[in-house]
Amino acid sequence: MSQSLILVINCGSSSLKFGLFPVGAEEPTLSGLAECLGDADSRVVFKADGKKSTLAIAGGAHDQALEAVIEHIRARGELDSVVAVGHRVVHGGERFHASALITPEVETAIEACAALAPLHNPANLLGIRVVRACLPALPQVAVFDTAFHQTMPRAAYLYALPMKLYRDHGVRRYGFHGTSHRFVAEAAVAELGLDAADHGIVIAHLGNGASAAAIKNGASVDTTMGMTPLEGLVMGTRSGDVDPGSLAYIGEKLGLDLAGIDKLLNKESGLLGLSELSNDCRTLEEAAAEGHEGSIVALEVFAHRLARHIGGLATSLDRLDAVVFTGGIGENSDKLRAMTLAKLSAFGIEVDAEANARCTRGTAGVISRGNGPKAMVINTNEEFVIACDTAELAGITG
Ligand SMILES: Nc1ncnc2c1ncn2[C@@H]1O[C@H](COP(=O)(O)OP(=O)(O)O)[C@@H](O)[C@H]1O
Ligand SMILES: CC(=O)OP(=O)(O)O
Ligand SMILES: [Mg+2]
Repeated sequence: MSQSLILVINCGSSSLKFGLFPVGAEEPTLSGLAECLGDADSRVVFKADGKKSTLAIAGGAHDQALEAVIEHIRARGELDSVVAVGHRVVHGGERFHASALITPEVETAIEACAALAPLHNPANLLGIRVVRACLPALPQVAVFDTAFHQTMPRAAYLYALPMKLYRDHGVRRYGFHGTSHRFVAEAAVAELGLDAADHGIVIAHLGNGASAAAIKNGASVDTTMGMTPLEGLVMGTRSGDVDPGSLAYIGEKLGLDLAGIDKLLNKESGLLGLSELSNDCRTLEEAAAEGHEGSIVALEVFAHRLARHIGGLATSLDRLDAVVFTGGIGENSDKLRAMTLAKLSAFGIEVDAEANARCTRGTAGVISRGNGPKAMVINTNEEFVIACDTAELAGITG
């Protein structure tokens, strides 16, 4: 019998990422990405053994992409080795404090949270349903972005809105990227030799979506994202924090209804909106180096907001041992890390410029010197966490 495999699925709002993990392995033997924009000539890009191949998907939506992924695994002769499927589910509300084996009751609960994450949960549910239709015998597990942040105290998770909104409608801060924050927090404690029961860390997960979290003794005690993944830091196309008082004014000036404002804040803002060029940090760094003013401003605002939030999050800790950068931008952009850390000198953090410049494209490690809090880069691995939780909850030992 060949080695048991766990299929990890991350159905995002407009893309599908997957990985096929031998039980216990940190890296997938097969992975891929599909843009699910619904146009006829979308592609799934597969990566195996360092080689890339692409496959057209008719219709280019999540369900076609996922069926194409399953067919591709079948064609490789590996489908019979897949023993369980793990899904990233973005919103688990207050119901889920940990990952869960998917039962009809759990699925109903995920559906109930869809109103809180309308861009993410419906795609996550579609993934679960397509897998059930194609592979009905396999156990499926949901790994929630929100679960790790359920340890936040009420002072951190409540908005100063009428309490009735929380009681009757679940309006509160939930936080996201918990799977990444959980993995990176454990790795930081191990790599820095911190006491598992006595530490304080701030993690900045900077990808297309971005959030920072304060971790005290292994638990999340505050984070920058809120009821939805829009609050907090500047992101690729999301605004992060905006004065709620400005929204009626913007709506009136631009003739936008609430759906229009939602689109403006989620899709047209952030690095893209500020730079008027791109949501991609690499493109902005190249343009900034050539003097493109919009890109320079976008990076400045990104670093300012990030440093300000890191400082704020530190107030939930007894002590700041480390600031950790992760995600595509956090792991690769020495420029944004340097710009951010330069604003945190009040905390006694001293950047080691050479070590910072070395950390890119897979190289990670400590990027500070001196006796102050450490700054460091850790490569996140959300898919590995999903594979581990899936194996555990499905009772698979390897
Ligand atoms: N070498 C690099 N330098 C600067 N930014 C980078 C580099 N490589 C990737 N990025 C940035 O990382 C971001 C994507 O992060 P990632 O974590 O992959 O996103 P997602 O949230 O989709 O998982 C993009 O803004 C991209 O430009
Ligand atoms: C919750 C969230 O923002 O996720 P992503 O970074 O994948 O968009
Ligand atoms: Mg990511």
